[in-house]
Amino acid sequence: MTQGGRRQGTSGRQGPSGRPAGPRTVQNRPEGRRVRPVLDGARLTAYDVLEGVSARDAYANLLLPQLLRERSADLRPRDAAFATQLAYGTLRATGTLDAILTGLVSRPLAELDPKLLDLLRLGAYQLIDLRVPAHAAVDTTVALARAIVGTGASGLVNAVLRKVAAGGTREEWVTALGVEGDERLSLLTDHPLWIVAAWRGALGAEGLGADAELEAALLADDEAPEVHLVARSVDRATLIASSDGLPGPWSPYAVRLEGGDPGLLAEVRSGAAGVQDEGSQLAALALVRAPMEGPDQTWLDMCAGPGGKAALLAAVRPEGVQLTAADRSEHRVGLVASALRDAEDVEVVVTDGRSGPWAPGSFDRVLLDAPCTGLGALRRRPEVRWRRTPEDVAPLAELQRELLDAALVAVRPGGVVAYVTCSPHTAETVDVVAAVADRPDVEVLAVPPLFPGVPDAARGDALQLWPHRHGTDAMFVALLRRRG
Ligand SMILES: C[S@@+](CC[C@H](N)C(=O)[O-])C[C@H]1O[C@@H](n2cnc3c(N)ncnc32)[C@H](O)[C@@H]1O
Repeated sequence: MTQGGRRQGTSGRQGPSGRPAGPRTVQNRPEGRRVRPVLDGARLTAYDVLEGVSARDAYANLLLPQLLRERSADLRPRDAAFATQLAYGTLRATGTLDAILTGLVSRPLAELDPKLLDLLRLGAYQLIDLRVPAHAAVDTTVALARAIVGTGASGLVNAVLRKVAAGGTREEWVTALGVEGDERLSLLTDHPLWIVAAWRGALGAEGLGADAELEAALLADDEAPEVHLVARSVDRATLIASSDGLPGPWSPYAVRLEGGDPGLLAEVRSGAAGVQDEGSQLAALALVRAPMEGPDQTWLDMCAGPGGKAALLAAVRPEGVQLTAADRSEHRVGLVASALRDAEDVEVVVTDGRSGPWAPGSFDRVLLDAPCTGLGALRRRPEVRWRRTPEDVAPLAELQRELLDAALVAVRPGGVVAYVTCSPHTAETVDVVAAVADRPDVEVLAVPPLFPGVPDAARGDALQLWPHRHGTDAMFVALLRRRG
């Protein structure tokens, strides 16, 4: 870890927020003397990400790389790494930081200037989680506050952060807040209480050792995910050699990287390989491996954008299979078309999957990778856990049920539907499948036997992957056969 450095110099270029890129000088004139403290570039960049997320609903995983690219002349690699750690860590810890700050600020946090709140979070994160020495964390945040909010704010920032520093580590702070049970787990692991409850339900975490597993699951969710590649039209051994990666343990197409930029690999640039979580690879392979009798020539990917699973299906399908890839979003269909640019016998369609242009019973296999809360991929987007609310679940679950009904119409009698989500939430997974499981024309197939080498992945007949068990996103996969 680096703590960023004070560096001289500004580049006059503007970032997306209109802010000059890189470290910035500010004017401060005690006793008429002109003093020009230099703002810390890493911390300023982290602040700009926080501000983008809170003021403009930006996605940190898109905004941060953009800022780092723009400021690359001013930020050394270790500053960029520190900016990343600060931005992601602060966003992830928002709930805990706010619980601590609430007791230290006289007004409700919602009434503070949002810029000031972001700065307090940034400073508090450094003190509580990174254990940056108080003088460094407080002084740099005060300098940022003076430049961004104004001199009046710097006194408040100084006073509040000194109290944060005096409170000790996160563990000490959480103990001082006097919370117990899931609330304590929520503050220790950076998950909203409702997600802790959802995880407990999805893990079936009630028995002996259950709390330990729940905590492990939540903590794994706070780690940066490894990069996984998928070898689509290149031999996996060749990809392993050229990427210096390791074979993924579960998918025969997966390569796991310990570091490096996958975008620099020739195989990724050409589309012969791609970046794809190994769990997503298994979800597509479940459809391919599902036992089926009769013709096997027409496949549908009903919610295909941006095309990761469609590209794998296209690469591994038996010769002669026609793949239709649909999505409601025109923009995302464009991405699917690009992902399938070299594939033959594919059709790409903009349509709502609930009212697609295909006749009933048109397809032998249907992949329904349903729109969902994305709670199983929280490692990738640090702010999403605080942006999502429990109220998001019910409307998505309703859409998922409607899409599953439509998928069971689109598939022919004897054909198979794979129902997939990147959320383990029971309402989006088990409950959606249960709503059709008793229909006389539906048979639920067991997925785990299709992946005999993948341990601890059975959730009833479905497959449930977890970051802490499998090193993948928390993907859920169920298979349904339409009876003849
Ligand atoms: C989880 S993503 C699919 C990811 C994709 N299968 C992949 O592997 O790259 C869900 C997709 O469903 C699409 N979608 C949402 N509602 C839809 C609907 N009613 N009909 C078709 N597509 C829909 C979204 O635009 C989004 O692209």
